[in-house]
Amino acid sequence: MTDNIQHIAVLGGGAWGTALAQTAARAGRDVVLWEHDAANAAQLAAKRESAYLPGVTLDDKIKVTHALKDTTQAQAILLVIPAQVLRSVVGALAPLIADRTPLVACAKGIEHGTHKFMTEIIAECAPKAVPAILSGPSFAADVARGLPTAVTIAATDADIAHALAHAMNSGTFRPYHSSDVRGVELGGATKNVLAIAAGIVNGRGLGASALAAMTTRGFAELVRFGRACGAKTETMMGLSGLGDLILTCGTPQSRNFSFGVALGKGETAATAAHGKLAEGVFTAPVLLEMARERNIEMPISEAVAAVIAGKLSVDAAIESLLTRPLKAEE
Ligand SMILES: NC(=O)C1=CN([C@@H]2O[C@H](COP(=O)(O)OP(=O)(O)OC[C@H]3O[C@@H](n4cnc5c(N)ncnc54)[C@H](OP(=O)(O)O)[C@@H]3O)[C@@H](O)[C@H]2O)C=CC1
Ligand SMILES: O=C(CO)COP(=O)(O)O
Repeated sequence: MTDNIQHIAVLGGGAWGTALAQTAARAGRDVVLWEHDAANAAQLAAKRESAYLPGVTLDDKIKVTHALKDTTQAQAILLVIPAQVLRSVVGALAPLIADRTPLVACAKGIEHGTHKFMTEIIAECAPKAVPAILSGPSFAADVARGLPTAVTIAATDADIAHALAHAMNSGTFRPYHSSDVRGVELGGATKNVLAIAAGIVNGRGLGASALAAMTTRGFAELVRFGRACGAKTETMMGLSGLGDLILTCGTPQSRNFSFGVALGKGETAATAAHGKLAEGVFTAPVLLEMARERNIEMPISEAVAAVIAGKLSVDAAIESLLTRPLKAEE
């Protein structure tokens, strides 16, 4: 079934869902795009434009729907909704899909309370499906406009990862394939927290040298955490780890970076997202809990979580990082 994936469903009519639907259509696939909110689905169908991605007109071939049952015949289903709602959507989808349907998580996060990664939630809620993950340095606006982008698609079954990469390849959108599922999903989730830290450095006006130090030491945290969770080092050095970290630690186009900039300029966590989804805000406390459970030092992520929780001011967080005991670089 997965040798030739022609029919793709995308769940989520936000910025990334719209961009991935456009990409799949550009790759020549039959695409159905599901949006859970009835009014937003109706507006998406009528205007052919997502409120989250203004200026991008949906390809005529994309069918927009509000009915989950319209998506269940697809040969692969992309889950492009916030990490914290993935469980509810997969739970509703599970009884409706054929066995062995690839369910591809495109969210970057870790679930609160359970500490589960996206593919673990899929495996739990849809045990007959094949969990997969798509992640890497890719802003929705760039991808939707057909600017060159490379991502990684991972599934435990290498043939399925390969088939998914082939199905989504549109010339300008180049998916690499991998079987290191944990490495790919962990990189995407963790970098969001580090992008907030980078934004704080920028917003506080600490300079380019400090930004480079923060990004590099952030990467060291990502690798430490990844190794403890079974991720391969080469995956973390790849698109979904280092690649995405470089992208989102360097530009206000990233919502996580922008959130950090606003914190650095003195806004509180309650307003700094400016109504946009910054997944790192949700991931930071979970990451901290998981690091503590595993006895891993993640001082930057810890500082971000403390600032978001209102337990530490930005200046106190920076001071706490600078005054840590000197140690060997590792
Ligand atoms: N934007 C980007 O450049 C990239 C984003 N990602 C990741 O993709 C994920 C989605 O991000 P993005 O599309 O940008 O976010 P947006 O905020 O643009 O869109 C989120 C979408 O999820 C929908 N949604 C919200 N709650 C629910 C729910 N309970 N059930 C079903 N659908 C729901 C929203 O619907 P509505 O608003 O109508 O309620 C909306 O369609 C995130 O994890 C993000 O990290 C990954 C790579 C790039
Ligand atoms: O993950 C992304 C790009 O790879 C999008 O980043 P933001 O969610 O920070 O906008």
